[in-house]
Amino acid sequence: MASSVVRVDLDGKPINPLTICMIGAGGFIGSHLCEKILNETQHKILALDVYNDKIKHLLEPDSLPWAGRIQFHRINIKHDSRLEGLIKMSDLTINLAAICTPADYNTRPLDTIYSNFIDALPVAKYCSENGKRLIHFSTCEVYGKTIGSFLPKDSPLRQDPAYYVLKEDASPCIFGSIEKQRWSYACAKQLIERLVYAEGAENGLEFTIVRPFNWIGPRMDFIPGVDGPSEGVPRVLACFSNALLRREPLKLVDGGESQRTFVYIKDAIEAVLLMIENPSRANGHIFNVGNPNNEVTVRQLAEMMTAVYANVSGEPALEEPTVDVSSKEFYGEGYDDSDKRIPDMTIINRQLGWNPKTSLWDLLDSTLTYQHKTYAEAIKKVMSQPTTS
Ligand SMILES: NC(=O)c1ccc[n+]([C@@H]2O[C@H](COP(=O)([O-])OP(=O)(O)OC[C@H]3O[C@@H](n4cnc5c(N)ncnc54)[C@H](O)[C@@H]3O)[C@@H](O)[C@H]2O)c1
Ligand SMILES: O=c1ccn([C@@H]2O[C@H](COP(=O)(O)OP(=O)(O)O[C@H]3OC[C@@H](O)[C@H](O)[C@H]3O)[C@@H](O)[C@H]2O)c(=O)[nH]1
Repeated sequence: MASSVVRVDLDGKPINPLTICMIGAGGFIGSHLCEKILNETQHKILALDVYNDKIKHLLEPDSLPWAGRIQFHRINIKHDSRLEGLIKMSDLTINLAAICTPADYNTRPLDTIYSNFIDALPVAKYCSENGKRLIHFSTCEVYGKTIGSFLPKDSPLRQDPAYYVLKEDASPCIFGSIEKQRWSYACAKQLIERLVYAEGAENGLEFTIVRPFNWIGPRMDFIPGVDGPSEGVPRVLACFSNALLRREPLKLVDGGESQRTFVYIKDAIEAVLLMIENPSRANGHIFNVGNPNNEVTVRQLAEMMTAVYANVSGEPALEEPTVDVSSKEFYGEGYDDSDKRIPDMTIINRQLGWNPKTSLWDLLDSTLTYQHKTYAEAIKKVMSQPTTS
């Protein structure tokens, strides 16, 4: 529960309670951020989203300790005249709203570009015109591919961090050709970053840009056929969780060779709270937020999740726990991939003193325990129903 002790920032100054307009508050990151703010601070949240299932437990009943500090507004920011008023009422706007599942980037590129660029434009504009601070959520995908991926496979330079570590103020953004529509998302996010940055440079907008590197944990995405469409393709954590719950092999796209670093959502949210409460250290910066120590190939992730889930569920793993699929079969035409994603942590360390804590094994253990508790029974029910054809 929020303590009555006065909170101080990293420079020892008292933090005044803020009103925060959080757009996309009903999503995975938003739900964890709302929980953290309500539990540990006195800030108020105007929570905007088209859905509120993931924050229902925070909204009802009125007797909750934070009653009155969170207000849900069911708003689609594409077309709702209330948006500007809500931004004006707040000290800070945090924009999380986006289409951000890779299965959509090449199959719904227009929706992806509109959601990540066009719909985010008025938010930046209203903040700038009304002198309000903005924390905008971008992505590690703006880096695209590493420079090293263009070197010959046996080049020793591939081992040199200069060719793969991703630095906010130095690394280039390297995307595939236009036919590779996978990059529609990364490109739209890059352009809105540039616009927010330019609003800062030309009109004095106080902004912070966050580049999350594969944040994972409970409430991420949906389990197809249980709390999302049966044909839907969520991000890898939910795809693999779904297969484990159904005792089906985990699908490895193009051999599962791509590498990712995964950070526990609860570690990452600590970084966001530091940005919220330390504007003088966070304004004008772009921050990588990830865990460089948790790097695996997607194949290794599948193996680790299989081992962790066997512990959690008490059921032995399948004899053949994975199966290879081509990206064309899995995502369709126009898919492409980031080869490797290691965040450089210099800037976030220097400005906010933040470091991730949780190992990949530990974060998978708590996340898969949650998945098992939340979905195992529901999956059994769904699987016992006769299929209609
Ligand atoms: N989770 C990650 O690892 C990750 C990585 C990189 C970037 N990001 C970025 O962080 C942000 C949040 O990601 P998330 O993982 O919580 O995704 P999410 O899909 O769980 O949350 C996004 C929320 O935005 C809402 N939303 C979308 N369009 C809207 C609109 N027009 N009006 C109102 N609400 C709308 C959705 O309903 C959803 O609840 C996104 O901008 C995403 O690009 C996330
Ligand atoms: O079932 C699956 C799902 C995914 N994958 C692979 O697993 C890797 C990770 O896939 P994810 O779905 O988590 O998405 P990505 O890491 O590629 O992109 C994500 O990165 C950061 C955010 O901006 C977005 O949330 C999303 O674009 C990819 O290489 C993908 O091809 C599988 O091999 N099998």
